[in-house]
Amino acid sequence: MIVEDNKITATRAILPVSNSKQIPSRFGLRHRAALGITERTNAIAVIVSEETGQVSLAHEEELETFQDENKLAEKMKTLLS
Ligand SMILES: Nc1ncnc2c1ncn2[C@@H]1O[C@H](COP(=O)(O)OP(=O)(O)OP(=O)(O)O)[C@@H](O)[C@H]1O
Repeated sequence: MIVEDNKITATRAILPVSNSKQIPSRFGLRHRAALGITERTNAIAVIVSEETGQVSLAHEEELETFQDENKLAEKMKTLLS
């Protein structure tokens, strides 16, 4: 889902997949697609793993996993401000 200015502008989007060799092999295409869009645009991407339920945040070329939703919200606010 793509959100722009607090509005959902697309769902089921196919994102460009990152070719980065830095991504740990445990992460598959969902995470690579999230990183890919952040490499090409100023978007941040929130990824919820279907397999583990883990929530991660991709921004620029980084992927960070959060256990605490408040910390995730704080980080998103900082990145979007
Ligand atoms: N280019 C893409 N753009 C958007 N979503 C994609 C893309 N490629 C794959 N996906 C999504 O990722 C799913 C496959 O996830 P995969 O298991 O390979 O990734 P993962 O990073 O290991 O995530 P999970 O932890 O949820 O398994 C696809 O069913 C699809 O929903």
